Amino acid sequence: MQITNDEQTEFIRHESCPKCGSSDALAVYGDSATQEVHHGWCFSCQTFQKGDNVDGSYTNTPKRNSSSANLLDGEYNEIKSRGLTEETCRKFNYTTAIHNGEPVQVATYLDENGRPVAQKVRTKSKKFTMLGDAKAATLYGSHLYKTGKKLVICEGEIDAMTVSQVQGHKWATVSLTQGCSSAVKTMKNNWEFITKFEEVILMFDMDSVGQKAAQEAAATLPVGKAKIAYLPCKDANECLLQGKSAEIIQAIYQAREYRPDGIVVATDYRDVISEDDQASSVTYPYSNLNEIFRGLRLKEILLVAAGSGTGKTTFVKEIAYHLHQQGERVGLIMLEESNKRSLLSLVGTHMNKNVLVDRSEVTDDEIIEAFDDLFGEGRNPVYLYDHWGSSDVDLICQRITYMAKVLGIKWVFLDHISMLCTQMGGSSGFGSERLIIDYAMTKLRTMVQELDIGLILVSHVKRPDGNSGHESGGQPVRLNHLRGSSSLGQLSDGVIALNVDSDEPDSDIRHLHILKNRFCGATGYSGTLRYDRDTSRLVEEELAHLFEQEEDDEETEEAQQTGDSA
Ligand SMILES: Nc1ncnc2c1ncn2[C@@H]1O[C@H](COP(=O)(O)OP(=O)(O)OP(=O)(O)O)[C@@H](O)[C@H]1O
Repeated sequence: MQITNDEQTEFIRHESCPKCGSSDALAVYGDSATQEVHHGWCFSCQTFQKGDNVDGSYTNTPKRNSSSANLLDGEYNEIKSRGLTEETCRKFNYTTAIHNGEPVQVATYLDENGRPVAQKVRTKSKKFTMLGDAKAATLYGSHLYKTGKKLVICEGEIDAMTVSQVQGHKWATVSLTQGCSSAVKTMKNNWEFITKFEEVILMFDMDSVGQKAAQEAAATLPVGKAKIAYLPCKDANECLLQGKSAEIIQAIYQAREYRPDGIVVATDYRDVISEDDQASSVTYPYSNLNEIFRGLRLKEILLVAAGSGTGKTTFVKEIAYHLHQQGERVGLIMLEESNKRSLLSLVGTHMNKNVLVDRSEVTDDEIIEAFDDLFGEGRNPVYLYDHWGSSDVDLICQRITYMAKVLGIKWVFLDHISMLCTQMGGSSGFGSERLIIDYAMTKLRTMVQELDIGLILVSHVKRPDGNSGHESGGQPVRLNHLRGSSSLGQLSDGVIALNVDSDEPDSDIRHLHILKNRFCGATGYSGTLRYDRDTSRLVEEELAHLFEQEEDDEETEEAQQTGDSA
């Protein structure tokens, strides 16, 4: 227990301050019997001054507040540096005193019976000491109120006094006893008092620690009673000092009802309800898909499935190229081919030449030129993941997060999920491919939402029973053919299958079938594509006809010109 009433050092008079010029803010401390001055403390400019600095006439009588011999005696003063009036300090029992030879501010805490039991002592350098019986202390300022409509709870005493002062001491305002680190405990200890109020507004500091504590404290209260206030500055006192008293009051009235994580009320959506976030300006390279899906959307997973070697990679690279041409940020995670091959095929797409297969018609310089035209300086960059043959779900998820958060990528292509999960294999601890895929899909699903990206995912299909597989067009791909787990279909927003033409299994024709369409439900046949072996492009059959027509027209024109000139 600390006995702090030092007979030798007590308040003896007020004087004018030689530092700031205040007429009477300098409290002089020393030996009252001999009038020997030890030191002074200016409550205006908040400076400590040595004994030989202070001199003058007695101007004021010290105002003592403590009834307990174990607690500090202090005096009520305006605290200019905090914008707090003497009236506010007096109301809240907030005094200034000398403790261990140092000027301090003292918040006196009362017990349930209104007796002063503890004091929080604050030095100029913001060191805090608790004197007396802290366990018996009730919320700071709670002795002033019994019940009411609103109760504002702040993190600290100065904020509580601030909030009370700016609203003319209208609404009950108190503070936690030991700051936000023990907010939940303090709430529980003062439960009876707190719950007597109709609504409880938690106005904690706006930093992450304060906001987390506000959520936790709110969760201790009966449903519907807690509200959380949001301030434009770090805390209420900073608002006051920045001339934002009105904003503090506004924050009381606009405090939001606390709801546990994930529970929202319809009215929260009023401001965004009219936004049409279904329509996307980012398109597929294929008109039928645009019509049915109305473009590609962020926060969605699009799954592409087809039989082995039937053009899944070619199809998604067409989409990637098309997005890149629209100025969209694209990231490629192509686990089955090297990055050089992925890039060369994009360059080929750009050149309309099958450079992966036939280099006879293009020079190295032309390839470099096309490369620079696509990815050179000032062009929209494309990022790829150099997997070095090793990858697992967690690693890929980390890379996707980096792509989205740091590189600003909006569209991630992952080819293919089966490879990713096979690579995890026995070392994963999951025991089966299905469980690995379930884990991967759940993670990816959460990620696209949180990172606000679109994920274009490739999946293999399982061999159907019987002889004729998907590769020969014997069976169109169905949702239950997705290889590994039903979560592939369940957790995707859209599923597109590329089916081989059953009448002409060896042709380059592929029919698109939408197997799942969370956007509007429309499924089924959605267009025909044809692979052009010369250009390596996968084009819509109608457009393919047009290209053929154009080529025919050009040839006719050329022939005519040759004829004319001859
Ligand atoms: N519609 C098509 N008709 C004929 N060949 C195609 C067609 N689409 C792509 N190809 C060619 O077939 C080969 C395999 O294509 P791709 O890699 O895109 O298939 P995939 O389904 O991704 O293969 P995998 O099952 O091995 O992952 C490539 O050489 C590609 O150029």
